[in-house]
Amino acid sequence: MADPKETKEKYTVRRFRSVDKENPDYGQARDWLRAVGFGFHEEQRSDDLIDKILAMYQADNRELTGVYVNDEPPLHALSPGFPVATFGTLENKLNVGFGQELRTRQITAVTVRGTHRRHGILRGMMTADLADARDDGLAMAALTASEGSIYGRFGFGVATFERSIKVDTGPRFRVRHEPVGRVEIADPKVLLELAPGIFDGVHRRTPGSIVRQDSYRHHVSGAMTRDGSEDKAIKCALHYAPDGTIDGYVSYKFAGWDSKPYTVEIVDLIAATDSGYLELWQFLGSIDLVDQVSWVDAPVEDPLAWSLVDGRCVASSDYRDMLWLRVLDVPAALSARRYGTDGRLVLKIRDALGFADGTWELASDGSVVTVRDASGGSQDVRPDLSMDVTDLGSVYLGAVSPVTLASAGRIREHTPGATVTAQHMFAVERPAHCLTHF
Ligand SMILES: CC(=O)SCCNC(=O)CCNC(=O)[C@H](O)C(C)(C)COP(=O)(O)OP(=O)(O)OC[C@H]1O[C@@H](n2cnc3c(N)ncnc32)[C@H](O)[C@@H]1OP(=O)(O)O
Repeated sequence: MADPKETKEKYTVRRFRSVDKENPDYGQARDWLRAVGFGFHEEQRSDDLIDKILAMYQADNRELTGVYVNDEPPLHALSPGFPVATFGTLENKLNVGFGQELRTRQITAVTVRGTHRRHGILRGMMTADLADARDDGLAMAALTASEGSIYGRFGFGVATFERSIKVDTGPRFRVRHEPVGRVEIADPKVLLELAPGIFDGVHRRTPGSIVRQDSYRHHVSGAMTRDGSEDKAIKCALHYAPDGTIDGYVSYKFAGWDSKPYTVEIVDLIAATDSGYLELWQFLGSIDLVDQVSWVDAPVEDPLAWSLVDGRCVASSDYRDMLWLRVLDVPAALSARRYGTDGRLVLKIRDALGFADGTWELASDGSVVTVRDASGGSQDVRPDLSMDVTDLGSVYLGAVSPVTLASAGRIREHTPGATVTAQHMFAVERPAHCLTHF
């Protein structure tokens, strides 16, 4: 299974796009989606839901990879048209700080049927796809991981984090902020149209943000739940800037009268300004008959607690890794960034898959960034730091400190002070946070 385009003795690999019902390849896309559902232990999806998901996949321009057995399966077993492994990709822009963006390969929907696991199918799909992404001129790949032990071996490092919070919105809840805009309730369906534009403003100011896939506007507006039905419990409030522009929203649900303390659950909360964010929280804290607001996908660095008279209103749990990054092209990835401070570093990068392997000189001088291959040649360039490509992915957005990775024995410092220099250089203007699950 070295290359998905190859047909080997046991498996055939096919790559295709999502299509609609009229297309002769519809069955292939439908069965691929069913296999993904099977891999993630989901209930069988109805035909109607499959069509809706395939339509969203078309909007995302996703590429779908399926691995198929060549042998005829025994009687009653799943037909050979049903893939034993799936792998989905799409391409979107990643905000890499200071207003810069980088085209990034997103990898998702990775499943291998239990009866075919540990035969190297994932390794084959992943190594071939990363090579394809690199051939397509992409310098970065990204994913979110179901388990922490799978993707390091392919060069992915944890780059952003998230957590869950429960906020006591009783009498203690007071946000120290004088509103400048206003919050109004809206029919949640308006988010079908408004959400992508509002997200765009948030994305532009948030390092670590990746442009959202089409499904987001359907979910946050309540137009479609995971089982395809309409979510009639969803409510929505919009934030208006002083000039009337809509620059933020919260979509939320009441958890029900049986769940105590009475709770509002945030489905999505985004704001393109600091004041908009705090004003949406002021709105959430003002909802009558509610004692608590919960948010499963909250940012780790959150101004909310600091704006409260009593920061202990925020109880946080389930701190976890979120976005994993994989550098495919060191000069392109490093020169796509602007740096927190001027400086020069020579980085020796190990990469078991070869893409990033080498010694690289990074220099930032004002807005001019240069990255050059410092390995080989007549000049013997001593590295300041050496690290695995996973660690480069981790420090890339400034959310993981090179000093911490050196303490963990992951990064080696050859020039005293180089880890601190790296920490300052890789810093970004706002805490990195990825608001997109994919
Ligand atoms: C980006 C995403 O979509 S995240 C979702 C990932 N998918 C899931 O969690 C669904 C359930 N799990 C699965 O479908 C499969 O078990 C997969 C996809 C995780 C692994 O597929 P396989 O084909 O069995 O993996 P493969 O045989 O290629 O193994 C490749 C390497 O990863 C290792 N590996 C595979 N799965 C795991 C795991 N869950 N934990 C630790 N190591 C693992 C293997 O030991 C092997 O190591 P090596 O090559 O360094 O010796």
